[in-house]
Amino acid sequence: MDPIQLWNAIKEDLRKTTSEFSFATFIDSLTPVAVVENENNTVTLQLTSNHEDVANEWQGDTSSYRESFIQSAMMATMSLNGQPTFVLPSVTYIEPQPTQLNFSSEQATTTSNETDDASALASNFITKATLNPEFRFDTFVSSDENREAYSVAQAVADNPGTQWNPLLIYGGVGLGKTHLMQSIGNAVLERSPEAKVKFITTEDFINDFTEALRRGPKATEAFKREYRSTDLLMVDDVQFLAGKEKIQEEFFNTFNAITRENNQIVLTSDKLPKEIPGLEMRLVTRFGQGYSANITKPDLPTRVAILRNKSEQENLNIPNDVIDEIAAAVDTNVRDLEGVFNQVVGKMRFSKAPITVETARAILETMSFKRQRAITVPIIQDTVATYFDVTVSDLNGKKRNKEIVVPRQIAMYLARELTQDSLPQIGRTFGGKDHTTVMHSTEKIEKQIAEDEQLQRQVGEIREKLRN
Ligand SMILES: Nc1ncnc2c1ncn2[C@@H]1O[C@H](COP(=O)(O)OP(=O)(O)OP(=O)(O)O)[C@@H](O)[C@H]1O
Repeated sequence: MDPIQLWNAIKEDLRKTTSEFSFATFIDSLTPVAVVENENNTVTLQLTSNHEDVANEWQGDTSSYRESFIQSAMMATMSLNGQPTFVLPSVTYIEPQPTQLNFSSEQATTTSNETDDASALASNFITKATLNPEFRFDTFVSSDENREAYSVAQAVADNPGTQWNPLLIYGGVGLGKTHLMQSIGNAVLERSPEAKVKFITTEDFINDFTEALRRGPKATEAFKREYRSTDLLMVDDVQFLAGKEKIQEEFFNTFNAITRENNQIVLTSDKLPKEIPGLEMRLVTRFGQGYSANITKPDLPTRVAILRNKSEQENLNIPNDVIDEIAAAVDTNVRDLEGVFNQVVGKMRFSKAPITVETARAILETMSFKRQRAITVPIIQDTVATYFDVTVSDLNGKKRNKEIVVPRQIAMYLARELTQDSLPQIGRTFGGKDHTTVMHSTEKIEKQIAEDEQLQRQVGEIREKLRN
């Protein structure tokens, strides 16, 4: 039985029976891994999700009632007596939140030593997220897009609390910021197992502090001791501090206490602190006082290298053409790349069939990834020439009449916008023109587009044609 087909049918039923919100949040982001036929005439549908939050939700205590929806839909659509199970996706690494113990102040006052008392209190409610052992420097593929961040992270791991403090790693979602940050933690712990290393998300920090305040002064004191006494504090996604004044104040104090002792702080964020609206200036300056390293989207060769590396590490024999197909289609971020890869591996494992480019394509389509056609200067020239009913030789030639000059300038403008080619490279492709001609044409169209609606529409239509 094809898991994709089965899941699509079930989804159609669930779309009618669940609210739009629940469908979008909990159902639509799931992907089928396999259908296992059991001995007792039941089937198990294995599902997974690349979204960490959704995955955590499905692993949590409240998931069973949602699972029963899927079970009913399996019965209704396919007359299948089935059991959905959730396959842990490889992106879910953070340990579930610790069980909240019932703390009472009477209990705490029975401990004599104040520090022990504070530690005992802290352990009752403070998040103990552990490091993912797979997030190490040797499992991280270093490339142009992350080399600076990789090198400075290694320097911090070698000499924490010295020069680069805090280290801030920033960039878009799923690009490896957490991986790199935790690599520092794992490296420090490997060298000094007794070091007090703490990794948390900003949300953990907020929750812990709010809970400490709710529990009263002793818990608040325990919170401060716990956080401020770390040798290495790693906080993920500090952009979520935005707009939370009281939390920012506590964070500021925690930050100062740790750096004053020459202990190390590592932060990640989706953007530079000065670009985070609602982040107080004193934090903006503190966060920027060490080193800020950017990670950007991986290009095609890096994506291929990441998948090859993963395939090797997991001893999988994924053919190169399959890897190339996935890498070419998934250009959003590494998390998505891994999501498709895991799906392919799941398919290979559960269907016990060798994986081919065709299977990979089918999976990519189900997951809404389409191989992007690379836009090159010749493709742009061809599209522009057809649009204006002129020839590519006209564009590359020397004719100065308006009917040719405008399409030529538009083609140069789009070549600048849609390709990585330099001005001289573009000039060469246009029949050996000088780079200043390309620059002049680009600037001219840029200026005119703002005033001329017809030109704006024409450029828009050509851009559309190129992207489809
Ligand atoms: N260069 C890389 N080499 C190997 N694996 C990578 C690389 N970059 C990212 N990954 C993998 O991609 C996944 C997503 O990375 P990570 O969680 O570190 O992203 P992030 O930037 O912290 O995302 P977010 O902003 O959503 O928290 C992880 O499984 C990570 O191991």
